[in-house]
Amino acid sequence: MKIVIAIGGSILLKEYDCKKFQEYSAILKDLSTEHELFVVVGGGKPAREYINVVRDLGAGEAQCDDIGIEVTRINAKLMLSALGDAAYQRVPHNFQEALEFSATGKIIVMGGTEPAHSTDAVSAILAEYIQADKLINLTSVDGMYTKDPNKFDDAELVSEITATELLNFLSDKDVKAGTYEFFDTTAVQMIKRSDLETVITNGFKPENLIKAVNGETVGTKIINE
Ligand SMILES: Nc1ncnc2c1ncn2[C@@H]1O[C@H](COP(=O)(O)OP(=O)(O)O)[C@@H](O)[C@H]1O
Ligand SMILES: O=c1ccn([C@@H]2O[C@H](COP(=O)(O)OP(=O)(O)O)[C@@H](O)[C@H]2O)c(=O)[nH]1
Repeated sequence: MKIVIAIGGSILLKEYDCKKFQEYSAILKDLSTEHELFVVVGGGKPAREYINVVRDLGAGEAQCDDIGIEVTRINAKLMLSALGDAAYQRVPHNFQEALEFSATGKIIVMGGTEPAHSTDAVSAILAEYIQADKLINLTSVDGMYTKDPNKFDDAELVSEITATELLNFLSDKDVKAGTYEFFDTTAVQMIKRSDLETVITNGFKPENLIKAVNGETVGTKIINE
Protein backbone atom coordinates (compact mmCIF):
# COMPACT_ATOMS: atom_id res chain seq x y z
CA MET A 1 0.00 0.00 0.00
CA LYS A 2 0.93 3.63 -0.50
CA ILE A 3 0.53 5.26 2.91
CA VAL A 4 0.86 8.86 4.14
CA ILE A 5 1.66 9.12 7.83
CA ALA A 6 1.31 12.47 9.63
CA ILE A 7 3.15 12.60 12.94
CA GLY A 8 2.17 15.54 15.14
CA GLY A 9 4.96 17.70 16.47
CA SER A 10 3.26 17.41 19.86
CA ILE A 11 4.41 13.78 19.93
CA LEU A 12 7.90 14.00 18.47
CA LEU A 13 8.91 17.12 20.42
CA LYS A 14 7.05 16.72 23.69
CA GLU A 15 10.42 16.22 25.30
CA TYR A 16 13.36 17.72 23.44
CA ASP A 17 15.00 14.35 22.94
CA CYS A 18 15.51 11.60 20.37
CA LYS A 19 13.26 8.85 21.81
CA LYS A 20 10.13 9.19 19.69
CA PHE A 21 12.22 9.74 16.54
CA GLN A 22 14.01 6.45 17.27
CA GLU A 23 10.83 4.54 18.08
CA TYR A 24 9.14 5.76 14.90
CA SER A 25 12.16 5.15 12.71
CA ALA A 26 12.27 1.48 13.79
CA ILE A 27 8.57 1.02 12.95
CA LEU A 28 8.79 2.96 9.69
CA LYS A 29 11.79 0.94 8.49
CA ASP A 30 9.88 -2.24 9.25
CA LEU A 31 6.70 -1.09 7.47
CA SER A 32 8.70 0.14 4.46
CA THR A 33 9.67 -3.43 3.57
CA GLU A 34 6.02 -3.94 2.56
CA HIS A 35 4.60 -0.45 1.96
CA GLU A 36 5.51 2.78 0.20
CA LEU A 37 5.72 5.38 2.97
CA PHE A 38 5.44 9.17 2.95
CA VAL A 39 5.87 10.82 6.34
CA VAL A 40 4.81 14.38 7.22
CA VAL A 41 6.04 15.77 10.53
CA GLY A 42 4.62 18.71 12.47
CA GLY A 43 6.24 21.55 14.37
CA GLY A 44 5.24 20.96 17.99
CA LYS A 45 6.24 23.17 20.90
CA PRO A 46 9.36 24.63 19.22
CA ALA A 47 7.24 25.85 16.29
CA ARG A 48 4.76 27.53 18.63
CA GLU A 49 7.57 29.15 20.62
CA TYR A 50 9.26 30.54 17.50
CA ILE A 51 5.91 31.73 16.12
CA ASN A 52 5.24 33.63 19.36
CA VAL A 53 8.63 35.34 19.14
CA VAL A 54 8.15 36.47 15.54
CA ARG A 55 4.55 37.57 16.25
CA ASP A 56 5.85 39.70 19.14
CA LEU A 57 8.31 41.22 16.67
CA GLY A 58 5.31 42.43 14.68
CA ALA A 59 5.15 39.82 11.91
CA GLY A 60 1.85 39.15 10.16
CA GLU A 61 0.17 35.73 10.32
CA ALA A 62 1.58 34.43 7.02
CA GLN A 63 5.10 35.27 8.15
CA CYS A 64 4.41 33.50 11.45
CA ASP A 65 3.25 30.48 9.44
CA ASP A 66 6.47 30.68 7.46
CA ILE A 67 8.53 30.40 10.65
CA GLY A 68 6.37 27.42 11.67
CA ILE A 69 7.09 25.79 8.31
CA GLU A 70 10.85 26.19 8.82
CA VAL A 71 10.58 24.39 12.17
CA THR A 72 8.58 21.52 10.66
CA ARG A 73 11.34 21.15 8.06
CA ILE A 74 13.95 20.96 10.82
CA ASN A 75 11.88 18.24 12.47
CA ALA A 76 11.73 16.43 9.12
CA LYS A 77 15.53 16.57 9.02
CA LEU A 78 15.68 15.05 12.50
CA MET A 79 13.47 12.21 11.27
CA LEU A 80 15.78 11.76 8.27
CA SER A 81 18.71 11.46 10.68
CA ALA A 82 16.85 8.76 12.58
CA LEU A 83 15.93 6.85 9.41
CA GLY A 84 19.36 7.04 7.78
CA ASP A 85 19.68 5.11 4.54
CA ALA A 86 16.05 3.92 4.64
CA ALA A 87 14.93 7.46 3.75
CA TYR A 88 15.68 9.77 0.85
CA GLN A 89 17.95 12.34 2.51
CA ARG A 90 16.27 15.52 1.28
CA VAL A 91 13.13 17.23 2.53
CA PRO A 92 10.78 17.99 -0.40
CA HIS A 93 9.62 21.63 -0.66
CA ASN A 94 6.43 20.65 -2.41
CA PHE A 95 4.29 17.72 -3.56
CA GLN A 96 5.92 17.32 -6.95
CA GLU A 97 9.33 16.98 -5.32
CA ALA A 98 7.91 14.42 -2.91
CA LEU A 99 6.65 12.39 -5.86
CA GLU A 100 9.96 12.73 -7.71
CA PHE A 101 12.01 11.70 -4.67
CA SER A 102 9.76 8.67 -4.13
CA ALA A 103 11.09 7.17 -7.37
CA THR A 104 14.13 6.19 -5.26
CA GLY A 105 11.90 3.69 -3.45
CA LYS A 106 12.95 5.16 -0.11
CA ILE A 107 10.85 6.64 2.68
CA ILE A 108 10.01 10.30 1.99
CA VAL A 109 9.85 12.75 4.90
CA MET A 110 8.51 16.28 4.61
CA GLY A 111 7.28 19.15 6.77
CA GLY A 112 5.16 22.14 5.81
CA THR A 113 4.74 23.71 2.38
CA GLU A 114 3.01 27.11 2.35
CA PRO A 115 1.22 29.37 4.88
CA ALA A 116 -2.40 29.18 6.00
CA HIS A 117 -2.69 25.55 6.99
CA SER A 118 -1.07 22.92 9.19
CA THR A 119 0.91 19.79 8.39
CA ASP A 120 -2.40 17.88 8.71
CA ALA A 121 -3.41 19.61 5.46
CA VAL A 122 0.00 18.87 3.92
CA SER A 123 -0.50 15.18 4.65
CA ALA A 124 -4.00 15.17 3.11
CA ILE A 125 -2.91 17.07 -0.03
CA LEU A 126 0.12 14.78 -0.36
CA ALA A 127 -2.15 11.74 -0.04
CA GLU A 128 -4.27 13.11 -2.89
CA TYR A 129 -1.24 14.00 -4.97
CA ILE A 130 0.42 10.59 -4.78
CA GLN A 131 -2.94 8.76 -4.76
CA ALA A 132 -2.31 7.11 -1.42
CA ASP A 133 -4.39 4.18 -0.23
CA LYS A 134 -4.49 5.44 3.34
CA LEU A 135 -3.82 8.49 5.52
CA ILE A 136 -2.88 7.92 9.14
CA ASN A 137 -2.76 10.92 11.46
CA LEU A 138 -0.86 10.39 14.70
CA THR A 139 -1.74 12.97 17.31
CA SER A 140 -1.43 13.54 21.06
CA VAL A 141 -4.86 12.17 22.05
CA ASP A 142 -6.71 8.91 21.24
CA GLY A 143 -8.61 10.42 18.28
CA MET A 144 -11.35 12.95 17.79
CA TYR A 145 -13.49 13.73 20.83
CA THR A 146 -16.82 15.49 21.20
CA LYS A 147 -14.78 18.35 22.76
CA ASP A 148 -11.19 19.00 23.78
CA PRO A 149 -10.36 16.04 26.08
CA ASN A 150 -7.58 18.05 27.74
CA LYS A 151 -10.11 20.64 28.88
CA PHE A 152 -13.32 18.67 29.46
CA ASP A 153 -13.61 15.52 31.55
CA ASP A 154 -16.86 14.54 29.86
CA ALA A 155 -15.36 14.57 26.33
CA GLU A 156 -16.16 11.32 24.50
CA LEU A 157 -14.06 9.61 21.85
CA VAL A 158 -15.76 9.51 18.44
CA SER A 159 -15.03 6.23 16.66
CA GLU A 160 -16.42 7.25 13.25
CA ILE A 161 -17.30 10.61 11.71
CA THR A 162 -18.08 11.70 8.17
CA ALA A 163 -15.88 14.35 6.55
CA THR A 164 -18.91 16.66 6.30
CA GLU A 165 -19.65 16.32 10.02
CA LEU A 166 -15.99 16.98 10.82
CA LEU A 167 -16.01 20.10 8.62
CA ASN A 168 -19.03 21.43 10.52
CA PHE A 169 -17.36 20.60 13.81
CA LEU A 170 -14.20 22.53 12.86
CA SER A 171 -15.96 25.53 11.29
CA ASP A 172 -15.64 27.85 14.32
CA LYS A 173 -12.05 26.93 15.23
CA ASP A 174 -9.12 29.36 15.28
CA VAL A 175 -6.89 29.53 12.19
CA LYS A 176 -3.96 31.60 13.39
CA ALA A 177 -0.35 30.44 12.95
CA GLY A 178 0.49 27.76 15.48
CA THR A 179 -3.16 27.28 16.44
CA TYR A 180 -4.47 24.84 13.84
CA GLU A 181 -5.29 22.72 16.82
CA PHE A 182 -6.30 19.10 16.37
CA PHE A 183 -7.21 19.11 12.63
CA ASP A 184 -7.65 21.75 9.96
CA THR A 185 -10.47 22.24 7.48
CA THR A 186 -8.22 22.14 4.40
CA ALA A 187 -7.22 18.61 5.38
CA VAL A 188 -10.84 17.53 5.75
CA GLN A 189 -11.82 19.08 2.41
CA MET A 190 -9.14 16.98 0.67
CA ILE A 191 -10.25 13.87 2.54
CA LYS A 192 -13.83 14.55 1.50
CA ARG A 193 -13.27 15.23 -2.17
CA SER A 194 -10.97 12.23 -2.62
CA ASP A 195 -12.78 9.74 -0.37
CA LEU A 196 -9.47 9.24 1.35
CA GLU A 197 -9.39 6.45 3.92
CA THR A 198 -8.26 8.28 7.07
CA VAL A 199 -7.56 7.27 10.66
CA ILE A 200 -6.70 9.64 13.54
CA THR A 201 -5.01 7.88 16.41
CA ASN A 202 -2.75 8.34 19.44
CA GLY A 203 0.87 8.72 18.37
CA PHE A 204 2.26 8.48 21.89
CA LYS A 205 1.73 4.75 21.35
CA PRO A 206 3.71 4.16 18.13
CA GLU A 207 2.28 0.62 17.89
CA ASN A 208 -1.02 2.30 16.90
CA LEU A 209 0.63 3.05 13.57
CA ILE A 210 1.07 -0.66 12.90
CA LYS A 211 -2.52 -1.34 13.96
CA ALA A 212 -3.86 1.43 11.72
CA VAL A 213 -1.84 0.13 8.75
CA ASN A 214 -3.31 -3.34 9.37
CA GLY A 215 -6.86 -1.94 9.44
CA GLU A 216 -7.44 -2.56 13.14
CA THR A 217 -9.79 -0.18 14.96
CA VAL A 218 -7.72 2.47 16.74
CA GLY A 219 -8.99 5.98 17.35
CA THR A 220 -11.27 7.80 14.91
CA LYS A 221 -12.05 6.78 11.35
CA ILE A 222 -13.19 9.46 8.90
CA ILE A 223 -15.80 7.82 6.71
CA ASN A 224 -17.62 8.79 3.53
CA GLU A 225 -21.31 9.49 3.74
N1 LIG B 1 -12.43 17.70 19.64
C1 LIG B 1 -11.15 17.41 19.89
N2 LIG B 1 -10.72 16.13 19.82
C2 LIG B 1 -9.44 15.83 20.07
N3 LIG B 1 -8.48 16.75 20.40
C3 LIG B 1 -8.85 18.04 20.50
C4 LIG B 1 -10.19 18.43 20.23
N4 LIG B 1 -10.27 19.77 20.38
C5 LIG B 1 -9.05 20.20 20.72
N5 LIG B 1 -8.18 19.16 20.82
C6 LIG B 1 -6.77 19.30 21.19
O1 LIG B 1 -5.98 19.11 20.03
C7 LIG B 1 -4.72 18.64 20.47
C8 LIG B 1 -4.01 18.01 19.30
O2 LIG B 1 -3.60 19.04 18.42
P1 LIG B 1 -2.06 19.43 18.28
O3 LIG B 1 -1.45 19.66 19.62
O4 LIG B 1 -1.96 20.50 17.24
O5 LIG B 1 -1.53 18.04 17.80
P2 LIG B 1 -0.57 17.60 16.65
O6 LIG B 1 0.79 17.91 17.15
O7 LIG B 1 -0.87 16.16 16.58
O8 LIG B 1 -0.93 18.33 15.38
C9 LIG B 1 -5.04 17.68 21.58
O9 LIG B 1 -3.99 17.59 22.51
C10 LIG B 1 -6.31 18.27 22.21
O10 LIG B 1 -6.02 18.95 23.42
O1 LIG C 1 2.23 23.70 5.40
C1 LIG C 1 2.29 24.27 6.49
C2 LIG C 1 2.66 23.62 7.69
C3 LIG C 1 2.78 24.33 8.87
N1 LIG C 1 2.53 25.68 8.88
C4 LIG C 1 2.73 26.47 10.12
O2 LIG C 1 3.57 25.75 11.02
C5 LIG C 1 2.90 25.52 12.28
C6 LIG C 1 3.32 24.18 12.86
O3 LIG C 1 2.81 23.10 12.08
P1 LIG C 1 1.69 22.13 12.66
O4 LIG C 1 0.63 22.95 13.33
O5 LIG C 1 1.27 21.23 11.60
O6 LIG C 1 2.47 21.34 13.74
P2 LIG C 1 1.88 20.39 14.88
O7 LIG C 1 0.41 20.73 15.10
O8 LIG C 1 2.02 19.01 14.40
O9 LIG C 1 2.74 20.68 16.05
C7 LIG C 1 1.42 25.64 11.93
O10 LIG C 1 0.63 25.97 13.06
C8 LIG C 1 1.43 26.75 10.89
O11 LIG C 1 1.52 28.01 11.51
C9 LIG C 1 2.10 26.32 7.72
O12 LIG C 1 1.82 27.50 7.72
N2 LIG C 1 2.01 25.60 6.56
